[in-house]
Amino acid sequence: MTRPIASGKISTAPPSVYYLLDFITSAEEQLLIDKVLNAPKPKWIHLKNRRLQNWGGIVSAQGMIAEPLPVWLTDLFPRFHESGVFEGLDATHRDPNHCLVNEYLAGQGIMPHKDGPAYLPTVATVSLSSHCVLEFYKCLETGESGTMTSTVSSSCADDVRNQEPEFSILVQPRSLLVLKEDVYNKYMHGIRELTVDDLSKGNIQNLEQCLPEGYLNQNTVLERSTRISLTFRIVQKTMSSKKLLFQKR
Ligand SMILES: O=C(O)CCC(=O)C(=O)O
Ligand SMILES: [Fe+2]
Repeated sequence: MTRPIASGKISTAPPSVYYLLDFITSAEEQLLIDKVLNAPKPKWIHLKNRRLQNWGGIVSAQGMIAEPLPVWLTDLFPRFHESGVFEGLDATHRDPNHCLVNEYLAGQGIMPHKDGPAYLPTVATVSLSSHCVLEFYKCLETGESGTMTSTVSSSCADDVRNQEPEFSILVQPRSLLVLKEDVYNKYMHGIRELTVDDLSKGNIQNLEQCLPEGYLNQNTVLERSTRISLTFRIVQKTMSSKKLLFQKR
């Protein structure tokens, strides 16, 4: 069944946020978790409040030395095509060329940040194992303000850290969250370091989309467990390793 991302629009959130429930099956989820957890040990980068894996290459200001994504990740591409996730961005890029895997233990999160100009302004995140609440803050920065993932622009992050988010999205396991255009460019997003989420807080906009059976409501408090997220993006500037060798000479 084709589900265009437009069917995942959230009526009370900015128009460039899309949320699709059950984008993958439980069996697919388990396979992806196994692949992430069985990746070679050196693939993990340990940060203070999460660990991550880069697939497709390491993104830097000079560009990314592109490596092909593994099949267990590209297997999701037909589904991205069906839903039109990366459509209309740039004729030369039809598919994502980078996937960042983040693993958060309960109580871990990510500081408010923008993903920045290294990527085309569409980010698609598949979530595994646990839910989280992604919070959005309008950022007053002007100009070319984006920062790259995990190198948070501290002035802006400091500004927003103590503010209430403008809106939040409950992100459930097996869902797809897509951020485009204005939400990509003008808002920061982050995940608070909490072990439980009280759904009455934080101005969550997609509870109706999450809860077709209505078993969760605003009084619900959800306990977090370990969450793995797969964040797919298109890095604009790429280089082959041959070109890099040539530059170094
Ligand atoms: O884990 C997530 O859903 C968000 C990750 C994120 O914002 C990032 O890696 O840039
Ligand atoms: Fe991000």
